[in-house]
Amino acid sequence: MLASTTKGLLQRFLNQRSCRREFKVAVVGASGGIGQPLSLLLKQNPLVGELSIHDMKNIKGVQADLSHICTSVQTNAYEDQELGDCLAGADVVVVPAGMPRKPGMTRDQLFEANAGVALRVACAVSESCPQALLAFVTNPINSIVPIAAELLKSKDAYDPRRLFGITTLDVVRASTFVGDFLNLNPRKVDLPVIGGHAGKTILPVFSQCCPSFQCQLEDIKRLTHRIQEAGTEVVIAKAGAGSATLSMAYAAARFVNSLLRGLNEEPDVMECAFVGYKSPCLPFFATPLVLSGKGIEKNLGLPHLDDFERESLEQMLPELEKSIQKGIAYAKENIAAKDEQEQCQKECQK
Ligand SMILES: NC(=O)C1=CN([C@@H]2O[C@H](COP(=O)(O)OP(=O)(O)OC[C@H]3O[C@@H](n4cnc5c(N)ncnc54)[C@H](O)[C@@H]3O)[C@@H](O)[C@H]2O)C=CC1
Ligand SMILES: O=C([O-])CC(=O)C(=O)O
Repeated sequence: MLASTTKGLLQRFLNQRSCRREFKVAVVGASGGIGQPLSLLLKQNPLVGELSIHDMKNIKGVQADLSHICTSVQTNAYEDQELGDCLAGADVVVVPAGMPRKPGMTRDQLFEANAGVALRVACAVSESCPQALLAFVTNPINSIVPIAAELLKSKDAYDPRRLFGITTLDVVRASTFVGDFLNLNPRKVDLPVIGGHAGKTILPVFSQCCPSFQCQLEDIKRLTHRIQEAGTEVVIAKAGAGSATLSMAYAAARFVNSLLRGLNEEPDVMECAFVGYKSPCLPFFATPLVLSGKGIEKNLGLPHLDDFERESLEQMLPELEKSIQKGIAYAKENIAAKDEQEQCQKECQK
């Protein structure tokens, strides 16, 4: 009996292995504080066949270093002007490119520096791998994702099921802080975080915590505030040397792995992310999602909220909407300016 059960399990394991596909993952901004440890983690992922890395600087050194790690993942490096080659045929593109915060800055103050990254990468994706799942780490997430969506729309390449702003770090922090509070293994804590990725737009939904979280409202308020300000906690601790990198690399590697498991048609793969597919409340919103070969299989929508969470949601909406509209307005203006420039160049060539 035991032998036949073991044989069954072994057969299932072998079947799963033989069905497993290997995917091409591209990392844009791979020389950076997040990009390097993220690439290290992806180099160890059995669902990755090819890891294609790009940056504006130092990418050949990162490639030489990674290539000595004895896993079967093939790594290829691309310099600044080679973004299209890096992305060609990618299944997943993850983007930790862009400037991080310094103490005293808000994420929104990164807008001017990083908005162009969203346009550039989304444009290259529309040309080189329009079927890829595109996931941004770049801040401010609340504006960067709407910018990318507008650019993809302008290229007729927008599928809202395939565009994501990565908010996994908020979920990871929520599990960690609640695990500490309850003296539990944080891996056993499942707590959805919805909304956006800046200050009060980050809303952990304690009423849906698993295991259920019974405590004073004051504790919930304190933990909510800590999760909302955790990025700033790291920025202050790093004292000018950047923002979260290692925990973000961990979170992005987890999110990419979930995207790959979805592409591999594993059932019931779930993550929260900031998306524009069937989003509640606003055109873009972070909610729990079911992932599949299509990217988002299903948006699970707003979880049930208690009074405190409903009030917090209402308070965040104007700020989140403003950030979304800021991204959309920037994209429309810049895409129109570029179209005009291209039209002008064509006229001159006549
Ligand atoms: N979504 C989230 O939860 C989090 C987001 N972030 C954001 O991630 C971004 C990256 O942070 P770090 O890695 O610490 O910064 P970093 O400065 O260490 O690295 C950024 C890298 O991007 C590269 N880069 C810039 N523009 C590029 C372009 N157009 N194409 C290719 N590469 C480009 C730079 O050369 C650099 O190597 C920041 O915007 C930061 O705010 C950081 C932590 C958490
Ligand atoms: O706080 C920052 O600037 C980086 C970030 O988004 C985070 O750590 O959540």
